[in-house]
Amino acid sequence: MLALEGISFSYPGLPVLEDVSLSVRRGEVVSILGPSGCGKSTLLSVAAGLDAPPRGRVFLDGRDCTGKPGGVSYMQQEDLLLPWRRVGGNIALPLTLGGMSRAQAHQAVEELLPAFGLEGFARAYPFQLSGGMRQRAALMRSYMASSRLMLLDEPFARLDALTRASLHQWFLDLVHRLGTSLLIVTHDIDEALYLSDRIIVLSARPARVVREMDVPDREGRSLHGLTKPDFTRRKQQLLDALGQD
Ligand SMILES: Nc1ncnc2c1ncn2[C@@H]1O[C@H](COP(=O)(O)OP(=O)(O)OP(=O)(O)O)[C@@H](O)[C@H]1O
Repeated sequence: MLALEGISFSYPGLPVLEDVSLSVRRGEVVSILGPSGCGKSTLLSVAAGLDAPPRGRVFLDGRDCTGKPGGVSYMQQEDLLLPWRRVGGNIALPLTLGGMSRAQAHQAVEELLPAFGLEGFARAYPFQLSGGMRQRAALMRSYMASSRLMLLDEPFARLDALTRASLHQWFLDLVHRLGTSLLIVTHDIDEALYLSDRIIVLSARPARVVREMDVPDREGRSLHGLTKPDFTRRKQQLLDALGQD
């Protein structure tokens, strides 16, 4: 569905990505792990078409989308809800900006609110929601922008550990039901192992792909699995790849 081929990218005087190739298949959840500042967010921005790399191409369903935004949804690290808009209005925003009537957009939002655990909260303001609910609303807004492929930059990083764990479980189930493809940037190895079908490890800047790991059986996962030997072995391998053993 998404293919990045041989992407290199620099900011003035700062090489950030070096010949990075990766793909996300239909319905697949792929996580990107890498040291702080290595270029993970830049890679998502290139994948979203917001930055055009001087070398390499981005393909979406086989079409060259390099430097062309709009084909996927992209939730950035600080992607907050607009505080002056109700939750329903925030979530409907990508639809109304795309030209849908307000009535139709709100109808579409109403229908999906239960799946995102937000039933009955369309008329609330963001400050009235818990942190976990706000994050679910932000995820739902991204889903409205593109239900096929979502690029998520550290989607759970701002949450406390307990909220994050419960959101992980919910998210795994939701992704399974909706069949969305996802490319997720995270710095949390447990999160990557818990949520993904495949994990891509990047080196320090300029980022190269240093390891790709398949993680089988996403659908049968539970939080108890996080202590199993299989999980611990993979975690050690990822730590080795990140050079943090
Ligand atoms: N617009 C920009 N102009 C110049 N340099 C930038 C810009 N955006 C990011 N950088 C630099 O590029 C490098 C990669 O940044 P990026 O945000 O992609 O890394 P990251 O791996 O997502 O970081 P983190 O783990 O801290 O979120 C960093 O050194 C950053 O300071």
